[in-house]
Amino acid sequence: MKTPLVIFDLDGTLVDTAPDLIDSLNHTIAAADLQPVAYEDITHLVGQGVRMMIARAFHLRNTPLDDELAARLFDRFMAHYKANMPGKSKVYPGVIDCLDRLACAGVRLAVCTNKLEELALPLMQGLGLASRFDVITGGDTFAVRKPDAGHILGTIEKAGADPACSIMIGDSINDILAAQNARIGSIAVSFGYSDVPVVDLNADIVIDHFDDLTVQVIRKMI
Ligand SMILES: O=C(O)COP(=O)(O)O
Ligand SMILES: [Mg+2]
Repeated sequence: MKTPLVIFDLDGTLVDTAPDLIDSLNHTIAAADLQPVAYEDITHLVGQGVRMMIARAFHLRNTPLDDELAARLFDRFMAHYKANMPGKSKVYPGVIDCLDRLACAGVRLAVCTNKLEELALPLMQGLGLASRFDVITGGDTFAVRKPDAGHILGTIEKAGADPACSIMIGDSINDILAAQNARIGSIAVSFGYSDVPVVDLNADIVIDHFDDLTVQVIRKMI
């Protein structure tokens, strides 16, 4: 059997990025005179990258958004978010111990996020996480992104791993669907930004804390 590969989602799974995403989004949409969104709105907004988050905020405020404005607001978001990283974003409790534990047991680690590479990489570097992963792929690394199987399968291929020995762990329907589409095992975390109750994601298992992600759990799943 090849070495197991555990593939982590980023926003809402490894890192609680919501406060910074909301701050940058509100800075962005203020330029179009939209009312700020609230922290509770994050589950409806995040998941498909920056462009979609801005579009969803306009939808939430029943305001049309043309391509030219969308492009300008994208640049505005990127500049604000990049200038403030890692900001208030925090690694979730138990993540570092979990990564140490898995790495010590020879499990390989990857990140598969819909966040753009140019945001995901500096964020992870800023939090001291980047060097812990063999592979980090973003929403623009391949022609497709989660929930398309190609994003996960591309991540596995880059890591030189085997889908049969790989598991995806994430907080949203994108992650679990992508895992199912790629026919690999899935774990849902209950503390992220899911739009629906986490049990409804139909992951193989649900965890409430990274302390529950043990080597035994991984080995049992593959
Ligand atoms: O930034 C997003 O929209 C989603 O990011 P994630 O895939 O790491 O949850
Ligand atoms: Mg997520």
